[in-house]
Amino acid sequence: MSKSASAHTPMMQQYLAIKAEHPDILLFYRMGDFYELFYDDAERAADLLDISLTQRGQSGGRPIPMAGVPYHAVENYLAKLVKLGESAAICEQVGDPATSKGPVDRKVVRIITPGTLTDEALLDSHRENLLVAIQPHQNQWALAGADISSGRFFVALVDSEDALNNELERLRPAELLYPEGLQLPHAVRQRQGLRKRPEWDFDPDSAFTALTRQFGTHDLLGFGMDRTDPTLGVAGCVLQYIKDTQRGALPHLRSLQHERADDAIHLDSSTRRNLELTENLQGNEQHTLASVLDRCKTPMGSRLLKRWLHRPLRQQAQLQSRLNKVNELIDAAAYADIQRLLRDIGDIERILARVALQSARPRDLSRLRHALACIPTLNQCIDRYQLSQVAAIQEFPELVNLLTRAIVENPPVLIRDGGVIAPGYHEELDEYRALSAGGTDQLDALEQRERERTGIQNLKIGYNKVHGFYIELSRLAADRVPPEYQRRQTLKNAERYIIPELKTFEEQVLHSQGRALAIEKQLYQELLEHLLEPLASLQATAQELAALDVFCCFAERAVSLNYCRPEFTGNHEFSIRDGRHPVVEAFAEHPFIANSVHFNSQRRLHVITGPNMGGKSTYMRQTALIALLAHTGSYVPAHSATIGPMDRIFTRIGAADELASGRSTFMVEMTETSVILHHATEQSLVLMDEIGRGTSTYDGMSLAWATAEALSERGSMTLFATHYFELTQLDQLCENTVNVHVDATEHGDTIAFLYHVKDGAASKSFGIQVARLAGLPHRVVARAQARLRELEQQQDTNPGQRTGQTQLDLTGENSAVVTPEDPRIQALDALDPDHMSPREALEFLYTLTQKNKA
Ligand SMILES: Nc1ncnc2c1ncn2[C@@H]1O[C@H](COP(=O)(O)OP(=O)(O)OP(=O)(O)O)[C@@H](O)[C@H]1O
Repeated sequence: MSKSASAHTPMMQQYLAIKAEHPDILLFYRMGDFYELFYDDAERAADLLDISLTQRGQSGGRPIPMAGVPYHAVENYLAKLVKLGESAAICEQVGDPATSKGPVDRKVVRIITPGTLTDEALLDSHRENLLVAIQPHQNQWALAGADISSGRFFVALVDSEDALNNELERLRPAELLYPEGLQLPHAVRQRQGLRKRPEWDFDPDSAFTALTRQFGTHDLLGFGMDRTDPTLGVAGCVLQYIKDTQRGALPHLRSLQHERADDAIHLDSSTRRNLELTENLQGNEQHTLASVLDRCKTPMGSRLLKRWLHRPLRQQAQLQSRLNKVNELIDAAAYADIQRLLRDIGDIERILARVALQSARPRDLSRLRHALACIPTLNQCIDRYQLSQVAAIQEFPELVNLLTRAIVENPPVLIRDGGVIAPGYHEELDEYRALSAGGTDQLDALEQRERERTGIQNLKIGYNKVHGFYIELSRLAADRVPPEYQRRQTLKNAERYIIPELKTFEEQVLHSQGRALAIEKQLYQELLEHLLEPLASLQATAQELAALDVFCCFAERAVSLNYCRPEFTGNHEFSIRDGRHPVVEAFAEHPFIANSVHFNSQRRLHVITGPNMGGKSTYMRQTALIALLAHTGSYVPAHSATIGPMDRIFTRIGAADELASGRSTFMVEMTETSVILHHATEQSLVLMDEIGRGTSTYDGMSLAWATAEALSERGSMTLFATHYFELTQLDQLCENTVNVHVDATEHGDTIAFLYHVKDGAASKSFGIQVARLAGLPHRVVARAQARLRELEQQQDTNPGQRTGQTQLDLTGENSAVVTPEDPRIQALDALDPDHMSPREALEFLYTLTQKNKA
């Protein structure tokens, strides 16, 4: 768009001037019943929204690419754009077309960006919508986040790029701001909603001034920040961005929370993904922990629950306090009644944010009224059950009274056409309404009078926008028309007239309607402003209600799903008796087999063996999920659970290639293992599922061995599932290591899984049986079985010679090498190459011989 402005039509000049203020985002320019986009914006919008790209005449000597959407459907298109991480500026006609010379005055009235949404239609009610800013600080990263749809505003400082990624994975920001000169780390660059901001938006001094002004404080010490706090710049940037997009005061952002990493159990991003807390590995919400747990009755409760799941707390006192509440709600059997009442509360957290931004709609106010009106009944309920852990909720009788008097029972969606303010609330409004409504009686009387006067029975009074009120007569009656009737319009069978009295009447009605609407709008605005006063206590009440919702949900789930209250202890132990996997249990077709786990000083590393599909992963995941649930304040799926201090949960489970980052499965696995070995402490829970699979058997086994040994030395609470049977020797060498196995039995040629975890190593691997279940071609299964027998025999008849090759003695000096002459390699020729690569087949056979030998 490098044309000189003067070469354009006046309208395009106006467009280009407005566009210049919003170069990076799509500009929706209102023209009649459409929002139009031009030039590059048109091309992008056509792509993103799947709308047709057309042209609009010429300007500056060139055709103008154009794409548009009807104004009444714009919200749907905006929703689609924000989902794609795009932003848009909405430019409306603000001038009066009747008095404008040249194009009507237009102005950007709203800027919509993914991270600053408040509009109900654009938000997912069950998810937080976060705007986050990041900036490196020495070796660390400063991070600030805000959800303007609730007023949450927080900062954090994290230690490394990995920790930053973990935080971003937890927060899932809808929009991510960063300084324009910054080269973003690779993983961050892959995220949606990235937006560069000028360096000066991160200036700590300006940030300090802006933040103290926002909070109305002298300094920021109350929020745990001094003038040198490294998170000042990011917090300032977030605040500035919100101001730029909202273009108004932000009274609901009234404090800043410093989220300290050590307050929460550390979950890295792969653990968060693997445990499928709120999203499963396929990227949707089915079969997740949240899907089993979330029975909240309000969207704000649901959002809080998910936040707790993603940030399990370490402080046992805080957890006990949450558990006490859940406990009491269960013991008093109070939760069901409270949940019934909570259902009526709705999402007042987001309504209050819209009140703060003065964009609340009439129905927001009627819903707020309804919610507040429910609180006394809720308190009576809390009282009736004599709950001591659950405090009464603040009541707002004056507000309920005011809103009841002010707003009609079922207000329309918008204030635009009036009908929102209740009768009896404002005298003058009532008078004007009576005048315009009284007009109808007057009109009927006039019609009747004229009929009688003229003797024309089909005379009637009508109204249209162009001519206003008129008297309509059939053409047949034309000869009886009185002389003072002035003709206005001729139709096929009728004539329309006006008379001075009708004109006066019209003015009076229109005037009263106009006045009534103006008064209504003003009263509505005053009401919104009035609500700002108690905003802080209303917000606090919304938070209490959200938390109460979560506690009731925990109580209901505990009772319905037979969960138990976890015990916390200061000792280094972690014991679960008869634990279950909350999600597998909820969705399995057969009964779930409960299993126990005990970590104490003698049992730190558990080497888990047993057949594929036998339940190893389930056992490990359930251990992590029970630990995590306990640290949110929930009951847990077990007969009992005792939990000592825990700092981190690590999982190295399964792996997908990260082709985008150029890392193979094996590389991902090793990177994750390396992170674990660097950070795991004796308070960490570590789950390792079959590491070392992606390389040669010997490499893999050696790596698995060394990793297990290191974790045992570290004393981390480790569950280590492996198919390398050699690792079952570890219990002889490391005193805190034990073997456990998942049980299975043979049934002829096939296998029955028992899912019981028992002490000791598995006796058999059942690899061939599982392969048969998986539908491996019959010929290959038979061949594998034969080959297995041969290998076993060879080993039995000539143990000395073969030891060096087939048995890997990881404890001693004999390391094994597989040569091309190895008989097993030749045996592979007989295998079906379509179904197994030679390497896979080799490993398959090798694993079988090892396990069956044992
Ligand atoms: N304790 C249990 N009770 C009932 N069913 C279970 C239990 N544990 C596992 N299962 C069922 O068995 C299936 C396989 O379990 P899981 O994935 O844990 O096996 P695995 O031993 O890790 O297998 P692989 O080694 O092939 O990864 C689960 O999807 C579940 O349906």
